[in-house]
Amino acid sequence: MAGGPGSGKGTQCEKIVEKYGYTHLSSGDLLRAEVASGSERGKQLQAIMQKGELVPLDTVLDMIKDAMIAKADVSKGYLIDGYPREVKQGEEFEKKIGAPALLLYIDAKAETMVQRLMKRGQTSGRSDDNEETIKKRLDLYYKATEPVIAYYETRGIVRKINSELPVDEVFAIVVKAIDELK
Ligand SMILES: Nc1nc2c(ncn2[C@@H]2O[C@H](COP(=O)(O)OP(=O)(O)OP(=O)(O)O)[C@@H](O)[C@H]2O)c(=O)[nH]1
Ligand SMILES: Nc1ccn([C@@H]2O[C@H](COP(=O)(O)OP(=O)(O)O)[C@@H](O)[C@H]2O)c(=O)n1
Ligand SMILES: [Mg+2]
Repeated sequence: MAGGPGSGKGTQCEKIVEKYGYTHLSSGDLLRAEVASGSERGKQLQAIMQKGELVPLDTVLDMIKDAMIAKADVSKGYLIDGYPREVKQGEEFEKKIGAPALLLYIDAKAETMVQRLMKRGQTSGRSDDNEETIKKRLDLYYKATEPVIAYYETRGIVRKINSELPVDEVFAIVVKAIDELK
């Protein structure tokens, strides 16, 4: 699943897991868990995330791969949230793990994303939910992540979902896209 910061990826992923039982792996959450552990590596990651930049590709990919392996026996399928963030991340994923079956592209206007993140920032405790970092995350999203969508579009696996609608209406479109796969 791809989409800008605050577009609603986490919200939709939670609903997908509830309905389909897939294993949800959020690259952002995995990174935040490492930060919370207080490790030396976590401290380095925190500094990068605070600036709204991307952490080194291998770090994220190794974390995703380890988390996938840990669930391999029981998983009904994987739902990967917030990855790939740049074309190179997608290419490396395919080399080390495999090709995705579907890319859900959660799409909202920049203005909507900023509003949602500022609101979430009042309670999230996320150090990157502040005006300055949000702006950097958005800039990087348009520069690095949007090309990822074009890359997968050439393979016909992208489903673009308008997330300006209420959560349940967005989810109804998501369900259609997933069920078409089956
Ligand atoms: N109105 C409306 N609000 C939404 C929708 N989806 C998410 N939100 C709100 O927008 C905020 C951001 O949603 P998240 O699901 O955390 O977004 P995300 O894409 O995971 O964001 P990052 O973790 O920053 O990548 C939350 O506070 C949600 O309550 C939606 O479909 N409609
Ligand atoms: N694949 C990824 C995912 C997250 N990240 C980092 O983790 C931060 C939070 O990611 P996230 O997916 O939770 O949130 P958004 O930036 O999408 O709002 C990003 O701003 C990046 O600094 C990364 O570098 N590479
Ligand atoms: Mg999220």
